[in-house]
Amino acid sequence: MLAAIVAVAALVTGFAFGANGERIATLFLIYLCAVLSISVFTGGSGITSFGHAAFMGIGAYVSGILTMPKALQVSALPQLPAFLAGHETGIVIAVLAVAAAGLIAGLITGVPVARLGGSSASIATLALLIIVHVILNGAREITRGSQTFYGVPRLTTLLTALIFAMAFILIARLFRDTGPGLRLRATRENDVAAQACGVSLFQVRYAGWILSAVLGALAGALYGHFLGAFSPKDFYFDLTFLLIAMLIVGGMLTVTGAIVGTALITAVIQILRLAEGGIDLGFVHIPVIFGLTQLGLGMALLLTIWRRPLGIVGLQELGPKLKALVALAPAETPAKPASSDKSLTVTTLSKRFGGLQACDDLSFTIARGKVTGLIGPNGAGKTTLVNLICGQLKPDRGTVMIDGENMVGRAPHLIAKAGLGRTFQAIKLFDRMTVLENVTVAALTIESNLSAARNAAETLLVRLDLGKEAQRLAGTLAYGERRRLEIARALALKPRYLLLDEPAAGMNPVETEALKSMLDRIRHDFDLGLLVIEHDMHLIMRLCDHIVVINKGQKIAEGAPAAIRRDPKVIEAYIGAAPETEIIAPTPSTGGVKNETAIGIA
Ligand SMILES: Nc1ncnc2c1ncn2[C@@H]1O[C@H](COP(=O)(O)OP(=O)(O)OP(=O)(O)O)[C@@H](O)[C@H]1O
Repeated sequence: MLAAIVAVAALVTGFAFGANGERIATLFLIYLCAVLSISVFTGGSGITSFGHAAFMGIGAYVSGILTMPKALQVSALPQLPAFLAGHETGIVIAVLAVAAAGLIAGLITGVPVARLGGSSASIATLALLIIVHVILNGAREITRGSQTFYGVPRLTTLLTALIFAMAFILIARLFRDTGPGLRLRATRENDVAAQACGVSLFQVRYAGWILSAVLGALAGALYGHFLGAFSPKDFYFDLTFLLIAMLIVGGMLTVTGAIVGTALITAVIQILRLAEGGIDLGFVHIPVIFGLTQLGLGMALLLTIWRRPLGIVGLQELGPKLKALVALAPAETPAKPASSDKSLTVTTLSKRFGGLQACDDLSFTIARGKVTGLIGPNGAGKTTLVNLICGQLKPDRGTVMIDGENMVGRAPHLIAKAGLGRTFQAIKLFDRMTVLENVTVAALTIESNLSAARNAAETLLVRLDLGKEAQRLAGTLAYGERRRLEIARALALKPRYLLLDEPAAGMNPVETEALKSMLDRIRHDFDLGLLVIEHDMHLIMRLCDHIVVINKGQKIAEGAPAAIRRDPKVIEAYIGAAPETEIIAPTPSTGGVKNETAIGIA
């Protein structure tokens, strides 16, 4: 549908408004290809790329050199190296060479970009733009340096641009809604949660970057064959600014946004360019205003960021959702070791933050099929411990064995793949993705294709009473539903162990009761070991088979709930005084009898 709208709009403009209309329509389609090439990476990862004009430059020059007529080459590029001189290839070979050049450029430049992430990655893309600009200027024998590179056959017609634009829309949509794109979008929403779902930040960013580099180079070739003559400055800041403005104004999160932004800014530019030269309307004369186009672009950008940070389109994607497509990069199913040891065992795990020993020689076991509770007063080190087990933090010493395999030193996404699911104290969902997509991201880690992952996710949502919410954005869910979705997402990993960090935090008693029933069901239905961190003693005492208590980073007790309730060290840690000091817990079981203290549960 998107492609059809673009095609009709471009063809109508192209044929109804003469040569100028055709030029504008062609330019719009070329810009659209360029914006989509950025959107594949930037829209997916949330990392703004300022470097794609560089890929376009590479594409334009590669195709220009290869397709330049031999006769012109002699005068335009007299110093061309021998291996390039005297060759004139057809456009098909040139396009393949452009794609290869984009691939190589993407492979090389993607390493720092994918490793860095965030604003550091954006700055790296800016460095890329500058480096390529300097190279294009410096390689005079091949590019004519800062002089105009001419003699490039003007092969880009309205029709060729349209064919490319259609292909780009299809690729961008396919990428967005299939495995790699879904996982990349998850990293944009929350990189820590994405890793906990088994997503390798580096791999998905790298894949997205390489694809976008290839598309960028192809868009550049298209642009080069439209211009016929260009110089390095045509692929520098002005073009970067223009493309980024198109992406941001339309909305970088969707393909629809890229299309709307490109169309709008192309139209605005044409109008501003007309006005820039001065307009005489008879009754009023608008004088020449230099830089009006750039000024207009800047204003559009500012207004959008201020009034609509997600762009005009926001999160709305036009057209059908691409379902049941085979994932482009199926995740390999983790080989679960055939071990007789079915437990998650933590041994002498320690972590110090500066002068604070957050975890001190902690050792305990989470057994499969059992619910283990981890309790302790505020600041005891519970979350730090979970982060150490999940690989989010590196321990100073100690081991974390999952069914006999040591996890220490492994990246969080690999530990997730090895069978460890988790939720977070402060809920971390992929808010701008649907409920179904949230769970599918995790299911993709263990299922072989997108279809299977989607089916597994749907089944899980139904089991956790979220079936009806599947197509809602996760950010719009109520609090209790958000907690449930986080658990559903963790279960999609088919974990052998599931760590829940304060699942009842912020819940009212009714919601907590529902949570308890759900956890009972999970423990019954799934063959996993549960570790539940909670401050709600009422819940913990009824839910757990075994409880580990830590205070100031050290384990102070462990055992069955009944024993823990009356453990003097536990009571002291919670109440802050020794039980001998006649503290009476107001519970029916103790009835307020001195020295029969228990921490407050019924
Ligand atoms: N990244 C960090 N850098 C420095 N100190 C930290 C860091 N993370 C945690 N701490 C400190 O380590 C101690 C243990 O914190 P942690 O969050 O693990 O406790 P907790 O038992 O989960 O507390 P709560 O029940 O309040 O969530 C606290 O004193 C905390 O301030």
